[in-house]
Amino acid sequence: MVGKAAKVNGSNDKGSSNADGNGGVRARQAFAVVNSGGGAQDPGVDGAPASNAGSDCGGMEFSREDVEALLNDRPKAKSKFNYKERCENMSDYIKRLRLCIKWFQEVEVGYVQELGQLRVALESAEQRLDEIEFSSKRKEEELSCIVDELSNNLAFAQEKLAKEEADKVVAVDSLAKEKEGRLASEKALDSVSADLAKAQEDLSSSSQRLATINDMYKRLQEYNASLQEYNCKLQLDLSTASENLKRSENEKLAFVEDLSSAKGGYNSIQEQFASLKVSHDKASKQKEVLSCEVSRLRVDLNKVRDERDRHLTQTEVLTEEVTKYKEYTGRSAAELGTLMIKSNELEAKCLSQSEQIKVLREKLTITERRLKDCDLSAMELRTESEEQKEVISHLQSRLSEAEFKVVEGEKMRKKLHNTVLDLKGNVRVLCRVRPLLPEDNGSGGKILSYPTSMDTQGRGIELLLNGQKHSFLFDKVFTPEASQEDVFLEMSQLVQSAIDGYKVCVFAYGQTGSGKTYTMLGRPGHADEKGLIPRSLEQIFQTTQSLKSQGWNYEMQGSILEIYNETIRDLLPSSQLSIDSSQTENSTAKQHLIKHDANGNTSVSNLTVVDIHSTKEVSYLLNHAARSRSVGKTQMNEESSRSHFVFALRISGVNMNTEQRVQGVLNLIDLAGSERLSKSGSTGDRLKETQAINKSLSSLSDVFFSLAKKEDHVPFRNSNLTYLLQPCLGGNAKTLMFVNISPDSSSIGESLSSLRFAARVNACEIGVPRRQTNTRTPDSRLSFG
Ligand SMILES: Nc1ncnc2c1ncn2[C@@H]1O[C@H](COP(=O)(O)OP(=O)(O)OP(=O)(O)O)[C@@H](O)[C@H]1O
Repeated sequence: MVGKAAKVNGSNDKGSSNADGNGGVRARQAFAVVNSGGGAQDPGVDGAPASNAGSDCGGMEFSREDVEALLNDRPKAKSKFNYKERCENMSDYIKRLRLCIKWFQEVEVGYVQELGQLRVALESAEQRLDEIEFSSKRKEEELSCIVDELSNNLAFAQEKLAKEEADKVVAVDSLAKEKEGRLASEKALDSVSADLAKAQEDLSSSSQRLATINDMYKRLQEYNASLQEYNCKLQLDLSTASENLKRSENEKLAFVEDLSSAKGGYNSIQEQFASLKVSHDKASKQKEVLSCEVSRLRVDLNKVRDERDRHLTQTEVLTEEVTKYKEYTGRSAAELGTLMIKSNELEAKCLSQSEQIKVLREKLTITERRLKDCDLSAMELRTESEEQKEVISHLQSRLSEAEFKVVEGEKMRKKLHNTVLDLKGNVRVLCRVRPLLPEDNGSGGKILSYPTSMDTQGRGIELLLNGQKHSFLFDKVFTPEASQEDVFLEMSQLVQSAIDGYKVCVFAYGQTGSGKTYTMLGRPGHADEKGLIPRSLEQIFQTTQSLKSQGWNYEMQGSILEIYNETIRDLLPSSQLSIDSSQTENSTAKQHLIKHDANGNTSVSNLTVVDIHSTKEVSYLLNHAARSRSVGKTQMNEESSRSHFVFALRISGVNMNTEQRVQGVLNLIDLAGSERLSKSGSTGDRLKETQAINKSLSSLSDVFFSLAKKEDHVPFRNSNLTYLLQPCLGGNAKTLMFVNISPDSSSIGESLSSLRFAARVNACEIGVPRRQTNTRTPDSRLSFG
């Protein structure tokens, strides 16, 4: 192309679009111009087109702007009076204009040529345009067909779209719902996956536990086998021990019989001895009287003899005088007569005195004979008494022997009795079902049954809940027909243990109204329905009384308290004096703290401890405690069963003969009702109360379990109840738990949970190793509870 500008893309082609509005033309509007600078070249006069002779235009190129600038840039003189300068400028300007015109002409030629070419191109383009128009018409038709089709399609599509939009709305709704559902399910999935993770964790821990349990199970099986062996051995021991016990009981009976017969013989001999002594004394007295009489008679005899001798000498003197007189006959007949009379009197006197002497001699011989007899009988009595003394000493030695044997027998009995109890287990659980009462709410349907197979009879109980049977086995099960005496018989052995110096704990566990208080205290005013506490006290007083003959002297001290909401309340009057008054003292103000000393003795600060001498006193104290409890009941809790009632008795015995000492403890506890939180429907204070009860009851079972597992740490301190009874719950103590059950069908849930609790306690074997070693230090029986 002619004069194609080198600055086609430069900033100066702005104006080219104004020339023809065509980008292609704009490129062709470049001009070659002569440089018009200070030293501008001469563009040539003839002004040839730049394309033909670039030298004519000085090789310059012009754009439209350049040309416009050239036309506008008319030379101006510095002074309008300087014509020369103005002429020079004008000629220069004209030169440049000429060059420009020349260049325009050249460009015009180029344009004309180019126009021709463009016309040819235009024609061909028009042809092509026609062709294109034709084809475009065709295409238009085709397109209109297509458009029709498309509009049809569009209508159809719009319909479809409308439908789809409706569907979409529905789908959006369902999507939203689905989203919600998905979110919920995602949440659920999250929780499920969390649960799953937890479950997997649980699973792994449970499988670990399972493994350890399996391991433990194996070990337990082994232990069980060894226990069974040991049990067989123990059973053998038990049977031999029972035989020994029977034998020693028989021996004891024989001893007691021997002793009583020996005592009888001894008494009759004593009586005989006493009567002999009396007759001996009588005979001695008689002998003394006779001796006195003999000596008196002897004195008399001597007197009479002296008199007789005097009379004889007098008679001799007189006879001599008579012979002298006869010889010397110088005396008168009168004198002779008087002398004769005198001599006759004297002779008569002498005769009577001789007779008197005779009589006295006879008397003397009789008295001497009687004295001899007396001496003989005294001798006999003496020998008899010696014999009796020998018999008595023999009997006394036999008596002391028999008494020693009785003491030994008693010791043996105690040992065997406690061995038998040890073999039964230190924690025993007895179940008692009370009769159905008129005030019971349930339908009264039969929910409890008692299996009758050989090995479960009297020990098994079955509870039917939702068609499922739950079976339990205890040391003994008392049916509703069992009397208070039947129940006490089973417990009386433990009372004997307390007298023998053991620590004994008896609990009554169960829900409210299941018969705990009835079992412990009985029905007031009905002698044949007395409970375990009065019956135990009666047995203790009877036994300690009968043991007095063996030298035993017992003293008893009692205290009664209740634990409500973990607080201890004294239920006895604080001074002995106030026992006799009917006033009830409010002891709630006092603080009672439990203390254990280094010797294992337990005391409760500010607690009243009363000396007990009779069952009457006990019933008075129990009545007082019931009154205090009911005072507390109105102040603090509506139901008595919301607190634990603890009757504690210390039994101290000393044997004067053997100097043996024993100190036993008997704790009888009526526990608070074991209702679950859900059943009690508690809120506020009641909730606190129920939680305190549940805490202390679960602490009690925790203590049993950890004792059974022989753990180093037993959680006695977790509740006041277990802390108070700490010394009475260990391996050396004996524990009996009554689980009281109501047969009412409305209490079935509570009954099941009570039975489960009791079954767990029953599974605890506390003190088995001690039985294995079979050793017991005497000290273990001496500490207070
Ligand atoms: N074996 C039984 N024979 C006859 N009556 C019984 C027997 N056991 C309990 N009862 C009666 O059932 C009722 C509830 O008994 P009791 O008061 O002893 O229950 P509890 O468990 O001590 O209740 P709470 O905890 O409320 O004191 C009482 O009327 C009682 O006389």
